[in-house]
Amino acid sequence: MDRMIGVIGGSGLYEIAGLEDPRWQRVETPFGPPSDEILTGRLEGVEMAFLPRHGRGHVHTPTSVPYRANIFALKALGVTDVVAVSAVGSLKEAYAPGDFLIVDQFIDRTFAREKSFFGAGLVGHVPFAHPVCPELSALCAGAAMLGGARIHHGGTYVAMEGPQFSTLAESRLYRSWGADVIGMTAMPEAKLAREAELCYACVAMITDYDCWHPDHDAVHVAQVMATAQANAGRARALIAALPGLIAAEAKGCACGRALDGAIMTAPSRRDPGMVARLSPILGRVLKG
Ligand SMILES: CSC[C@H]1O[C@H](OP(=O)(O)O)[C@H](O)[C@@H]1O
Ligand SMILES: Nc1ncnc2[nH]cnc12
Repeated sequence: MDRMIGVIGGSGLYEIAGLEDPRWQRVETPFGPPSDEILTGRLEGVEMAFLPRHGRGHVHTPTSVPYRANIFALKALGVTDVVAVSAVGSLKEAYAPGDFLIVDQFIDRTFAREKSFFGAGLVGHVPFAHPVCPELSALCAGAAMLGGARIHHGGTYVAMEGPQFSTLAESRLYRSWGADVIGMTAMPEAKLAREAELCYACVAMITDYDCWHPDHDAVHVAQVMATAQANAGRARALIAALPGLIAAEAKGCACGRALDGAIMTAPSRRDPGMVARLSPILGRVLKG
């Protein structure tokens, strides 16, 4: 199966260069437009799609990002593998600003977002114990190393609603839970990617020590953006290294079968409108 890499760029990463046949494409979805047009093209013979999560010029808050439209649009374009790049605060001394962390778990503290493609009329439950694709995450770690980043393998990302940063009490609470990094956007993105049977990996670019660290000032946007911009070159190098690594890999993960047995609603009771709307992403299991 041919793979297509979709990169979701976070704060500080609003475009990528070097694609062959680059084209910003407008994509419509049943959930409205994605955060922005999507840049498509090829890199070393591998089809690529790039979507700036907050839109070019950073117009979406973490709450207003149209997560369902974004994942729907990437799937509709043929994306098989989503690499999400996110700026995060560190909750551990050892994870310093400038480091990259390949996330493997999440704690979802968001509360004001649509988190599922399912709903009344079409109910489904996908497995999410292991929320990222282990193979794509390993490829990202390899690509990050080639890109010259200092990386950490595996860690828990707390997703907060924002847009305000955490209080000191919250930051301490998340540390007491053993969480590693904090951000505002990986949820519900990773949940929706799983429902759409996409491989998903989260590359967290550490930009600050949030507000718990006694020797560092509390996080501020200027600090996040300065570190994100200083790291953008490494993020771009990671993206550039992905096609070469992915082309050599056969897929062995279960992400593409996440919907097997997941749909609860009897065929006769399914809302035909929802079935029609969702068939571009759920079609594999809705047929027949
Ligand atoms: C610019 S500071 C807070 C902002 O940065 C992160 O965005 P992203 O995950 O898209 O890189 C964080 O989640 C907040 O949205
Ligand atoms: N400290 C922090 N908290 C939440 N989101 C962030 N993104 C970057 N740094 C962050």
